[in-house]
Amino acid sequence: MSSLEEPLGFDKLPSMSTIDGIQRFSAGACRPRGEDMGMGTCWIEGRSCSTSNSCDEDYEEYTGEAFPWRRHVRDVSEGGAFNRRASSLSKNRMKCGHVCDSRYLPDLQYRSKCNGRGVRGITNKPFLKDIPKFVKMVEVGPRDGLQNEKNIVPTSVKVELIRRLVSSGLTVVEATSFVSPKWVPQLADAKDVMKAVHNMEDARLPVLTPNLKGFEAAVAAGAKEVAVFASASDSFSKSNINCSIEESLVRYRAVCAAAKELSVPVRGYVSCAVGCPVEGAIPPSKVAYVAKELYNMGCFEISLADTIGVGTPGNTLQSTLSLLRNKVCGLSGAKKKKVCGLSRKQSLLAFVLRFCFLLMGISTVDSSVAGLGGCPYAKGASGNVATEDVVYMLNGLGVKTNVDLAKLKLAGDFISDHLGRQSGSKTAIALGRVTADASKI
Ligand SMILES: CC(C)(COP(=O)([O-])OP(=O)([O-])OC[C@H]1O[C@@H](n2cnc3c(N)ncnc32)[C@H](O)[C@@H]1OP(=O)([O-])[O-])[C@@H](O)C(=O)NCCC(=O)NCCSC(=O)C[C@@](C)(O)CC(=O)[O-]
Repeated sequence: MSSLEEPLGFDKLPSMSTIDGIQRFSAGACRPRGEDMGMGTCWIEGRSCSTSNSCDEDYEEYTGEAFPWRRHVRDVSEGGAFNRRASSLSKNRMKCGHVCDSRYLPDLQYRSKCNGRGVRGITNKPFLKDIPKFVKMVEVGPRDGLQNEKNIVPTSVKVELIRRLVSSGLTVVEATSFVSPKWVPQLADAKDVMKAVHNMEDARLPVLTPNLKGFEAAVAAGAKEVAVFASASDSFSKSNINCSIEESLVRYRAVCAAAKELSVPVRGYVSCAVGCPVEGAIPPSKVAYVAKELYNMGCFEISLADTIGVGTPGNTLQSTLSLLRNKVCGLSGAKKKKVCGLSRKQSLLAFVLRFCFLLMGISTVDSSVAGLGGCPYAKGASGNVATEDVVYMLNGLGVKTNVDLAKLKLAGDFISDHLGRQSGSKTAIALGRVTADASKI
């Protein structure tokens, strides 16, 4: 049995109560209108929720949200038990007091004045009362979803996909990558894609940048947010970006420094956060090390990527808890790629994982429309959890995403039709067979 196959029971996990100094992270990029927009001092004022499945929250009721460059911990006095516990442990408590733009709400445990329309009251049950009331979805379809496609997708199709995803209510849509076209030919049109979408309102459109060259090209093309992607496995780092983990961190420090100069927020990925196709199981301490480095260099949010889809609730929680134990404050987990396509078992496991994250209060989820995806440099990375499936699950729990499932499904159908294959979303397939209004199921 390989190290990846060894079962890890919950008994082996450290209990939350034994973890000292948990600081609930507040990784969002809320900036104030009219204030200094330099890194570290700015907040964004919000807008009211206006998507078609809009809720009636009064955004003025949201409690604080930290800006990446100033690690304030929001005042969570109105939050659930987890928040209260975290709040008592946190060092830099500060009330935000600003109205936050929902596009910048990554991990929001907020006091909502939802009228409960469409919410089944499920989250009031004792077991579930601490799960977030709102989850920020990070859509990676146009980038991660398409990067592995062999046939070049026309720029106009990519742009239309992004437009449809944004109009479904998704407020963070990873648009493309400014990487070497020799390494990822599918995204060689990054500049053209960005030029077409960079002024799209209502959404943040981050792009991947592996080095300063990519960062400069991204900014020149109009990108307002970027992401750097390190790995917890040296082998994967070498095959993906042709350098060791340490070398990649040097590059990313340079990217973060340049981004700071221009007030461009940087998101950080940790690939192989559970396992690597070459190295097998990755020690959680290594994941925490890389995450902390990314956080310390200025990444406002850390996404733990289970690149090849070997996460179980046990090993994934162990990695996550290791971050908390190591006081990595920015943590946005929950990306789960499936190892072997779309089998029901894998789908179920992905949901269990997401559910565990929710229970920990983690409320940013990466996913890919129609389940598109795969990394050209990770053998076995054969797809992502479909955004439609995650939204459907969250709807069922009464957790808001502000995403219109029907419009999202149409976006998934659009790209699946173009690629000439069935959607990888079980929900989309099932909803395609019912005649009822999908958003009301
Ligand atoms: C990092 C490099 C560039 C190093 O690639 P390299 O070959 O080591 O780079 P180099 O510095 O030796 O330069 C070689 C050539 O690339 C050019 N170059 C150098 N940088 C750039 C750039 N930014 N944009 C465009 N061109 C670039 C550079 O100018 C030069 O051009 P030449 O002189 O030969 O004509 C390469 O390995 C690369 O592009 N890798 C990207 C691989 C990739 O995109 N993988 C998929 C995304 S990661 C992922 O999916 C995982 C994630 C994020 O989803 C999380 C998860 O699920 O795990």
